[in-house]
Amino acid sequence: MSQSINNFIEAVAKRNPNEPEFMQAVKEVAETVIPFIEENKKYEGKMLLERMVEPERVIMFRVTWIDDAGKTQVNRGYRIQMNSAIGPYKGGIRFHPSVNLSILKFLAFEQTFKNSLTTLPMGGGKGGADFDPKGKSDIEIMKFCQAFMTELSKHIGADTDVPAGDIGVGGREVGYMFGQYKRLRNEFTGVLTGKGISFGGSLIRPEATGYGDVYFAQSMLATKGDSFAGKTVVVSGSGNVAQYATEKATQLGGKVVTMSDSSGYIYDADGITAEKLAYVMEIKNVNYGRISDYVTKYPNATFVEGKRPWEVKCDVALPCATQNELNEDEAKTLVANGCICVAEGANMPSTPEAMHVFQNAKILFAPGKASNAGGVATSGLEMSQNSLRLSWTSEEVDERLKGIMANIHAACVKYGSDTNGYIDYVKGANIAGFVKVADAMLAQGIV
Ligand SMILES: NC(=O)C1=CN([C@@H]2O[C@H](COP(=O)(O)OP(=O)(O)OC[C@H]3O[C@@H](n4cnc5c(N)ncnc54)[C@H](O)[C@@H]3O)[C@@H](O)[C@H]2O)C=CC1
Ligand SMILES: O=C(O)CCC(=O)C(=O)O
Repeated sequence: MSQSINNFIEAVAKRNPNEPEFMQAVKEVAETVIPFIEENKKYEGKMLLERMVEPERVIMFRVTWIDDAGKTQVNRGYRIQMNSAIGPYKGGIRFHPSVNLSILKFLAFEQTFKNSLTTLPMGGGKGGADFDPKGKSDIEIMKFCQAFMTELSKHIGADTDVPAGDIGVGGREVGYMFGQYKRLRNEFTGVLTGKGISFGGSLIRPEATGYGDVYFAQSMLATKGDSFAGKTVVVSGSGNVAQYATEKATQLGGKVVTMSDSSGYIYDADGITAEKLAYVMEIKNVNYGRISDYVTKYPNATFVEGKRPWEVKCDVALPCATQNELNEDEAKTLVANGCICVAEGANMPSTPEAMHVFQNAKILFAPGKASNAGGVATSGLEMSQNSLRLSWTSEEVDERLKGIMANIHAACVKYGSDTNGYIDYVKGANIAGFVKVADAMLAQGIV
């Protein structure tokens, strides 16, 4: 690593102690973007990356609410307003007990580059709370969402900052937060995306991240003259992204054999068909249950407790659960088992060591900021529809999503191809994402 990269990382680490996930994301970007800055005088000496790693604003707040037993509960809420150079802050809200400043800053930093890649006018943001939705009643979820929005509403707006869902926040939670915002502000605006269809949501937004991930993988496979047809696919997670990645990979002729949650994974050698996926959706979206329930209905499948699915032989891997869920040894196993393509549906699911294994093996590897950008891109389309007070059809939104994913792929190829034809999608995504934000920052002066 060059001295300038080392110096940069050391300075950021000193300023942000105890933030390992944030530093992991910063390091990955610095390693590819600093050499690009040094080769392009227009960007040199302008402190652009130094400014990008410093959030424009961090909001931390107390969230108090009363549970079903009448006991007062206290949580911590956050919103990271990372970068608004190219549009209003935009990014999801995560409710999970692991949520802390480091995780949300890494997500907001990644989001800035990802949103830039979509080519839509959206800056980077992320938020959440250390609230654990597991085991909570519907009323408790509503009370928490209302308490959270009571404070958050002071800092967001349709032209300022537009949150959406992430882990632990789906259509139900977005609906409760939207209702509370409307009550407090007495305005019906597109302040959140991922809304229900009856109150300004966009068709295809629920599907968009998973579908987009598979469209991106399809473009990657096409560079080798290949496709999903007949491929064995391993998916991790069983939430929003995993469900629709499974659906689209199956529709394109792949056979998805695993899904998982934090308790373990299910392996179904016959493939998770549309009918079986409908049962996963019932387990996860209606009953808020565990993936192990799958084997009670489909006993030919097995549940492997406490393990992740990367030991299962596959052609394509789609990590769709959470950060750092795929380590170096697991990456080696995937490569040794013949995996040819990894497209991240989650944010930063591969550790840096795992990423290097994929890159050294020269298999197709896409970082989440490129391959999972379909979700936020479709949120951008929801914002456009809200502004126009129009609703587009599923076909229209899906076509736009496909076009956006193809353009992101092309941008990665443009900035990530080496002289031997190998496409470094990490480098490509980081540089392409950087350029648009950097140009806007340069044009707007030192602000
Ligand atoms: N929902 C969206 O539109 C987008 C989501 N993402 C990312 O995709 C990933 C999944 O998010 P969603 O599907 O929306 O969330 P979700 O809440 O619907 O599902 C999360 C899934 O991850 C699993 N999970 C969570 N923590 C885990 C752990 N420690 N070990 C194993 N599994 C774990 C859960 O069991 C669940 O299956 C996250 O990294 C998120 O940031 C990225 C882009 C957009
Ligand atoms: O749709 C959005 O605004 C947020 C999506 C998101 O959180 C992500 O891309 O990680």
